[in-house]
Amino acid sequence: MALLQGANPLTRGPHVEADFSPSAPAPRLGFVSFGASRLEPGSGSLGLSVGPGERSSFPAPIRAVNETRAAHINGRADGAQGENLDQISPVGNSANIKWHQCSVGKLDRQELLQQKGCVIWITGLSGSGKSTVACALSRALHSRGKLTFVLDGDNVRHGLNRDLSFKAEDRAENIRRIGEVAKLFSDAGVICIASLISPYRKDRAACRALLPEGDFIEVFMDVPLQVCEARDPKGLYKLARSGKIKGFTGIDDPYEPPLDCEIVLKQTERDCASPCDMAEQVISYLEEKGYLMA
Ligand SMILES: Nc1ncnc2c1ncn2[C@@H]1O[C@H](COP(=O)(O)OS(=O)(=O)O)[C@@H](OP(=O)(O)O)[C@H]1O
Ligand SMILES: Nc1ncnc2c1ncn2[C@@H]1O[C@H](COP(=O)(O)OP(=O)(O)O)[C@@H](O)[C@H]1O
Repeated sequence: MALLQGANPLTRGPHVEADFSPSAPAPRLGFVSFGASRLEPGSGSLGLSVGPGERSSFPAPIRAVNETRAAHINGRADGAQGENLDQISPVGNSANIKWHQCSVGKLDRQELLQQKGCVIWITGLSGSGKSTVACALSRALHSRGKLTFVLDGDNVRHGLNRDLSFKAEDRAENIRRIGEVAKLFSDAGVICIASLISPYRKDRAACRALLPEGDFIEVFMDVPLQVCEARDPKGLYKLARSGKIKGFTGIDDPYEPPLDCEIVLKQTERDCASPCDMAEQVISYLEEKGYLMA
């Protein structure tokens, strides 16, 4: 039984010219689609919307703090959303803590690096080409003098997340931690490329909600399960089909495709762009949105 939940509306309809404006309906350019941002001022109780079908898993007070932290890091230390970070307060399970602000901020670092920090979040099935496109993108940006860092799910599970399994709550924690680390890289002014299956919409939405509007760029590797399974570079699908791995994404654990992401990189059995071409498609988006300049 294949578990691919939900439909991806970006893969339907005729091809149109690319339009990067925030109000544009998700247009398509060849095999890449650029969708509109989903953070809309005034929507939701905290002015935060995470898109249709995607709800932040953070309780509201923590989201408020995170929004305010995002405002700080962007040089708007104005206590946005009514929060006063100059006071000692409880955050999560930590009582009596206070945000410490540094005189060197994100804008200073971006000026130094001549780029804007952001998170490119690559999601898709095992074998869909996430790691390959992440590295191709990192290489292409590096050759243009842009500082990137790749957070690959497999690699992070070798260290920071080595205590986590593949059960749903551990995947959620894996994604939450990588989202927080990616946010730190973004605050550092780095173009952070996170490449992990991240199968559940609500976990991806929670990572999106950590960042200022526009800075979370979700890239969906839209590759049919049959193509991923035919590739099976690690032999894991074979093990999953034979029951030797339980809870494998797409086989007996769900994958929820994005409903409204920024970029779709589509591959089929017959049409498969090269990793370099896909990287260039992401770079076009970054250029258009101004992330490759301070
Ligand atoms: N049960 C199960 N389901 C899916 N994948 C599995 C599983 N067990 C091991 N692997 C291997 O672990 C890699 C996925 O790790 P991630 O951290 O990206 O997964 S997740 O985001 O927490 O779902 C994934 O790597 P990629 O193939 O690069 O995606 C697999 O090689
Ligand atoms: N654009 C592509 N065209 C053809 N094969 C690809 C492409 N991207 C990746 N692959 C191949 O697919 C397999 C899985 O790629 P990988 O990047 O490891 O996927 P993931 O990180 O999603 O598991 C590898 O054997 C890789 O060489």
